[in-house]
Amino acid sequence: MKNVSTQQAVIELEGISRQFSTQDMTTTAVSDINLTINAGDYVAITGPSGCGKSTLLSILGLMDTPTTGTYWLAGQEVSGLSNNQLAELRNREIGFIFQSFNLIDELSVWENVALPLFYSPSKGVGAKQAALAALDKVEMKHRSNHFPSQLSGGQQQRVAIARALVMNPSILLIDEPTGNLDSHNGDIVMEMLSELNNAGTTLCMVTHDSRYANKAKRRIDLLDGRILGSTHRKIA
Ligand SMILES: Nc1ncnc2c1ncn2[C@@H]1O[C@H](COP(=O)(O)OP(=O)(O)OP(=O)(O)O)[C@@H](O)[C@H]1O
Repeated sequence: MKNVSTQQAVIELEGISRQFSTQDMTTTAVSDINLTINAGDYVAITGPSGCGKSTLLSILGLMDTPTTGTYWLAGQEVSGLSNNQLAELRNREIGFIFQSFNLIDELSVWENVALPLFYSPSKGVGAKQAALAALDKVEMKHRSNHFPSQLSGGQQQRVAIARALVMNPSILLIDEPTGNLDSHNGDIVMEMLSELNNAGTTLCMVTHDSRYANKAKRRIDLLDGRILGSTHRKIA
């Protein structure tokens, strides 16, 4: 574990690089990334196609391993952990939200949200109550017995956000949350994310959309795999 001075850091990256090598070519997807995300932060990682956003998010989500550098998640240095330990850490600390909502059509809204709890140590005890509480946070409790096909795209994404929240993770990693939504529903989902952050949820979002990146408290601009700059949003 890291020392106490970094207690508030949910994510810390030091000198993270990721290269992809084939026999005759090496591509550097991200290079020398240093980044700290503290509890309560709302960070947007943005930049043009191919700048390394997905690679960085995969590393943050423990789905890919950096070639060099050190990553601490919730104070735990992740290199050297077994696949089982990584899965356990991921389930405990991270909630994922993707562009596609990935809801299961055959399950009701609350069952979709409750599903991660059946794979957790609690084995589903208290799952319905927890699912309804998470749905309440995204103003979808009134649709708990509906099925995904009966919801709008924006509502489905809000259910997916509730599913990401239900395990009470340290951070939500969000990949292009409005990619499958029209601008009206996209705006509603972005508003919901801001409200969750105002209520204390830590967010890290990847988006190529500058307008949405500017909704975050801190915007990290990537170019050619490197951090070009970091901007803090001025709070009016
Ligand atoms: N598995 C891989 N093998 C080789 N090169 C890869 C691999 N994955 C990514 N890259 C390269 O790394 C760079 C960064 O890719 P990445 O997908 O992270 O960018 P991105 O910013 O997410 O792009 P987009 O917005 O288009 O999804 C690109 O040049 C890409 O071609």
